[in-house]
Amino acid sequence: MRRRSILPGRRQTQPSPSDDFWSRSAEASFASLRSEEQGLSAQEAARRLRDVGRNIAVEPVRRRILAKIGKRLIEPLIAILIVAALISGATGDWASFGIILSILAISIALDVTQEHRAEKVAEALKQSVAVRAQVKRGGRPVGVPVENIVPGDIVLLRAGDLVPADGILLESRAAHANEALLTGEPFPVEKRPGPSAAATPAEAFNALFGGTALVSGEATMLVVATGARTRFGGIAAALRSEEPPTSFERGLHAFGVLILRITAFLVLFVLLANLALHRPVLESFLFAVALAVGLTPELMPMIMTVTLSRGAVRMAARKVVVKRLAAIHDLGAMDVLCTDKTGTLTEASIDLVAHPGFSGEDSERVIEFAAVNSRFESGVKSALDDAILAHTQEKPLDAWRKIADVPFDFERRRVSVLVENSRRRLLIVKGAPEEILARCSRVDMGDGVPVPLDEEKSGKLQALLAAKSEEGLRCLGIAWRDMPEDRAAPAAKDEQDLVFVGYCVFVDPPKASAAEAIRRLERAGVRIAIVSGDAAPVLRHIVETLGIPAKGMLTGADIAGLGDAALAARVAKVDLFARVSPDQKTRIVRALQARGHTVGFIGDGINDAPAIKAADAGLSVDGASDVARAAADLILLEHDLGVVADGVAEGRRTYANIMKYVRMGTSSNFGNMLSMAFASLFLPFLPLTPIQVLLNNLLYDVSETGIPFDDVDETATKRPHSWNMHEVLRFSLIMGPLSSLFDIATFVILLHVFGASAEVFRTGWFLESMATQILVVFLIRTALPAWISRPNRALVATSLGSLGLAILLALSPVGHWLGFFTLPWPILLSIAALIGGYLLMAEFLKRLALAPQQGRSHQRRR
Ligand SMILES: Nc1ncnc2c1ncn2[C@@H]1O[C@H](COP(=O)(O)OP(=O)(O)OP(=O)(O)O)[C@@H](O)[C@H]1O
Ligand SMILES: [Mg+2]
Repeated sequence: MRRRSILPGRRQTQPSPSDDFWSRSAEASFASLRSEEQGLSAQEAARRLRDVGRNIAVEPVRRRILAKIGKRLIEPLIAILIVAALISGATGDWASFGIILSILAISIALDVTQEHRAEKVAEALKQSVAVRAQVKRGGRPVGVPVENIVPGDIVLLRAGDLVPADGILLESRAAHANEALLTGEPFPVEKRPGPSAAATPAEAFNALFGGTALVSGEATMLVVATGARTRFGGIAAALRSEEPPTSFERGLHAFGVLILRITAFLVLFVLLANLALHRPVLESFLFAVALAVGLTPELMPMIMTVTLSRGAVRMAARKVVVKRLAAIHDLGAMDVLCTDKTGTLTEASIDLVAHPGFSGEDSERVIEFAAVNSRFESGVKSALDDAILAHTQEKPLDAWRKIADVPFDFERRRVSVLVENSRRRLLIVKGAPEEILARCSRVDMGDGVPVPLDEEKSGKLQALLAAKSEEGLRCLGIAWRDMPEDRAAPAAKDEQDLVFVGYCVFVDPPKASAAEAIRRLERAGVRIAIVSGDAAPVLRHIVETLGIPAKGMLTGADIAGLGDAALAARVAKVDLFARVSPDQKTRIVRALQARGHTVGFIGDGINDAPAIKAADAGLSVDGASDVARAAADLILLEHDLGVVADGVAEGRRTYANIMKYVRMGTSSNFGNMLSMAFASLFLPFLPLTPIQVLLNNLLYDVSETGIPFDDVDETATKRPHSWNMHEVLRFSLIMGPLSSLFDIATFVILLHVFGASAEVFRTGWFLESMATQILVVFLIRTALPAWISRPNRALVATSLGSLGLAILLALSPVGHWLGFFTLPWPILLSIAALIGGYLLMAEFLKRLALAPQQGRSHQRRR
């Protein structure tokens, strides 16, 4: 269970979160909230929204931009640099101070605007799949975004909806809520109106809390508190996109920390050494700090956001909307995808094809009882109910009156209605056929007179069921029992000693496109597991029809008998899971994760939500229940596995682009800064002035802004990726020294061949350093020969643009301001030769550095 602290600072028009609002009567609540049965008027709702704020606990992106700039300014390195520059200004060098400040301003602006833009794009996409709620405004139900709900609103909720705020129940039709978020209790609790004397929210049967979910029945709720004033951070808590960091994020972070440590050590060493050599104190200090700025991977968070949001835009174009940016990695890294059946593998156009009674012939009694059940059950009507109702006339149903029902839930897998006609009061039960049969002791042969269900009759009914299921037809069992005239409130325990009447048989044609999509996913290294609440034979039939090579089969009953460790051992060899409950779906996901897999789960029902949440990449579809969509990290705009396959490719592309940054950072950039640090020890002067170091860093950063747009080789997206520190280290240990080697060569040539002065040396070094670190991107962006894999135009533009600017700044008259000097031709040509030599070597060595490692690292992430 997650809790969040309550944010302070909202105007006090709402009760404090500790208020026991459920102890008041509905009238008292209406009065104190100045609302009425008709709901608020649209104007009043708008006014309250302005007063109270949005029904969400987090601030919109817009407000965060200043905070971001502030945060950058107080970063220790930047702060030290500014102070150091100020001191150097105070000692007379105000020009340096101005230039340093400008460079910092430009780089912070670049960073913040890029990140901000990226976040805005990502947020807009997320908004497009935001949850909406039915609210009564001016007496009429209207759909509004949940964040516009205000205290005093009346919200209409159905099974599958997320409770958008805290409130009291005005009406309930067998409403049951899942309050696991609040109580940790996984089973639905009943909700009914009426003041309650409960001491804690968990016991308040008449209250609904934001962030929980209605799992069956219907309810009308008067909103008492919204946004940060709700008990549990409300909707924000349920929709919260933060998740524990993925293995990739943690790996990247660990890598960043490693670089930071090296940097700290290096910078300290350089500073002390320079001081020991009696160099000017202030300049040495500035140089050391500028080096640190150049070395630290401070841009990594921004790069992640920008690349991921770029990925999110591309995915949206391919009908996948990303709610949690980091899930893009998870999708690319996913190596097992668990999928439900209806709608994903089938067309979800369910049709009733038969309604056999005991004889096997269609029976009017069966369809009538089934229809009475479907019509009067208070939960959301499932597609099965729709199919039944589509086959019935209204007339016979009019003879029945509903008294009560025991709504459907996925643990029981059945639903009962208590009804009566002019002659008798019946409990009519409909549900998974095995479960219904198991609860029957008698059978109705068609005349309404029950006879004992002996072994022979039971065997005949089982055989009928098996025959239908093996044809891939879904079945529901229908049964009934007489109830005493005075029984008005049936319960699940009444569902026994039933009279079996017959089956409803449905067809749901397999989706032709699913087979191809599954093959595509399997070619991409993603294993498919089918996890369904439906029966085993139906599942087996569908995989046979689609030609999916699925092995093994575990049913809910099997799983119930397995401990977590045993289940983890079994999931490796099984692709089909039938008749599983929502809780078992989650256990399957966890078992796969325990085996080291990165698991995706796609589903659309309330029963899929916990597993979607537990999966690394939780997928749902537009049009699924709110609860499923809220639990998901990614929403498919089209219910199709082909869309998932596209998403996987995009996820891997995004990962590949982020890895380009990592490689860039570890090859020339890091290498150059390193060589520079050591060079400073052997030179009679600093290899670059602090300003030049900062300028170098800024231009390098600009050159990299094209990477998120870059194209990725097909070979790089073939297999699921996973962060592998060894690969990164190997790359760094090959490419870093190579870059240093050429730096040293530059150093020696400039100093000993040309006997360069400080200014000439710095100009030459600056050019070599800029060109090598920028141009190498064209080599390391691909594992193929650089001339075969074409870079994207955006990357060409940013890279060549910043290199051009570097050359211009160094060699034009402006350069004098920055401490550069015009270079004679022989030096220019030698530098060009060095750059060429470096690139040539890098192209050859990258093959060694990038050689794929065997197998995937099977390390768990949590
Ligand atoms: N409206 C209903 N009335 C009675 N029983 C139902 C109803 N809906 C579902 N069931 C029973 O519950 C079982 C599980 O439901 P369902 O098949 O929707 O599960 P699921 O896991 O979502 O399956 P899928 O993988 O096909 O999406 C069904 O096979 C059926 O036996
Ligand atoms: Mg389903």
